[in-house]
Amino acid sequence: MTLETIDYRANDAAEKFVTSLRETGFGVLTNHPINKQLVEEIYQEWHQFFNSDEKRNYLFKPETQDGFFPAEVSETAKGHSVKDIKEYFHVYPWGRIPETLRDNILTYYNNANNLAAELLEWVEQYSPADVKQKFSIALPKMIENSQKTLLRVLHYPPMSGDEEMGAIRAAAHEDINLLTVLPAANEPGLQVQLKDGNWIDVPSDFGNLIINIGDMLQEASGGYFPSTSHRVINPEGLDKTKSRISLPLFLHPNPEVKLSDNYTADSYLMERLRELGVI
Ligand SMILES: O=C(O)CCC(=O)C(=O)O
Ligand SMILES: [Fe+2]
Repeated sequence: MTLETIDYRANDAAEKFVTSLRETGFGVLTNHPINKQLVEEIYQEWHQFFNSDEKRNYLFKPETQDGFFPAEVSETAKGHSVKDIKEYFHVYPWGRIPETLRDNILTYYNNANNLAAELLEWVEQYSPADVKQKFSIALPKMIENSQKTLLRVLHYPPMSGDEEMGAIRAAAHEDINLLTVLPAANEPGLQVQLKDGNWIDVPSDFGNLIINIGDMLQEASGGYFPSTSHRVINPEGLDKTKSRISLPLFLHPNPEVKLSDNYTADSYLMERLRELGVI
């Protein structure tokens, strides 16, 4: 089984996309409106930023969670004991952003958010009636003007050979948020776990846009849309010497949005962050 790549401009794109999300937790789009040139520039300029000491001036603030997260404090996925081999920067429009990187990254943030609202409309449109009626408000409305939506610029450094035993670039995990929008990275490695337990590569040709379901949409849909495990495996051979940059946009509803009988977006997020030990 492979993940099918869906042409965003095809007549049946919305239906195919939502079927793919329902079956695998992932949908991969080509021919979409996100500008490749912009993504390419962002990869290049942030690669330089991660290779400079300037990043240390932006050390993340624990209270607000914006800024640079060095490899030493990087995440340990839920249920794992070894840290991921990565460093990253959390971009929020209200947060600190290096001045020279600001315009491009905020343009991307806005464009990706606009597309995400449309994709959430697709999800809603092709949800069965009993699922649709679980949504407390329309899905695109949940993320409208949300201050919580987070753009993470990730840098997976070249492999040094001194990595901790068993460490990989990103250990298997599920995303916490509603939906994640991710342009294919500049290097391969992203895999998703299918229902049968097998891991397959997510088609990561440069220019593909990868969308995956997070736990919040799983919760809000009563499990109809699955938040599936994914990971980033380590490179082999010559690729070991290369950095990998990726750019997931984690769509977070406004805090007061009711996800289910049990949770608002805020109470859900707090519970998960507490579990992760980051708050
Ligand atoms: O780097 C990638 O391709 C995926 C990253 C990811 O899954 C995450 O940060 O949640
Ligand atoms: Fe993820």
